Amino acid sequence: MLTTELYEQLDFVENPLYEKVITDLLNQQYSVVEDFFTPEEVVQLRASLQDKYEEDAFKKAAIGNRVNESIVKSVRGDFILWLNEAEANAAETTFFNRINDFISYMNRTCFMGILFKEFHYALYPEGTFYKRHLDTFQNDDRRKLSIVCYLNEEDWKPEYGGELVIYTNDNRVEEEKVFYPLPGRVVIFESQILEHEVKPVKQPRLSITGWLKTR
Ligand SMILES: O=C(O)CCC(=O)C(=O)O
Ligand SMILES: [Fe+2]
Repeated sequence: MLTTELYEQLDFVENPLYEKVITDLLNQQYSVVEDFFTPEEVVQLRASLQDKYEEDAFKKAAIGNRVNESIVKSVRGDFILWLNEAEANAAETTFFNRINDFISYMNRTCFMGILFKEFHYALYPEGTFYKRHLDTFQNDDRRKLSIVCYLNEEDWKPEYGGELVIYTNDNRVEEEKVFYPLPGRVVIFESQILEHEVKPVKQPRLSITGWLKTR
């Protein structure tokens, strides 16, 4: 087959984890991966987030982009800090290496046309949440895939709350898919299609959230 020969010429190596993501995205518009980052990588990224939070670098998250900077506490209560790849520390470099590998795989196999990316740390203090929303409401229709990477401790319990709820639509029947923010878990979904929310948390909730963008 022609495509097989082309892949061989390009030294293409099939990645089972990324293939699962592609299959899931095609079938259900989202994918949940438990081992996108190793436990050691999660520990390093959590430490990096916590260092920067203690340095007070985080800002209250705003709804919308620079055109619309209103802070609406009734919609979301998290604190965020954008990652800068050019100034990445060791943990963040490992993070971006994995993400860049994933992007080039998606572009090669699915012709996704991902050209840009943006990622921020997020910390939800006790009592905060993020109401149901679509990520492309934020004046950014270039967002194609949303990626959420959880950095909590191993022992996150259901009573801590903070579930991600994804609202799917099968033959006009809405369903709620519920995912706890367990360490190493990564949730990837179609930014333009799936509404979702973060339920109120009873413990600080740590993550990196980002978007892969076209054009
Ligand atoms: O942290 C999550 O589970 C989702 C966060 C989210 O929806 C967002 O930042 O847009
Ligand atoms: Fe979102």
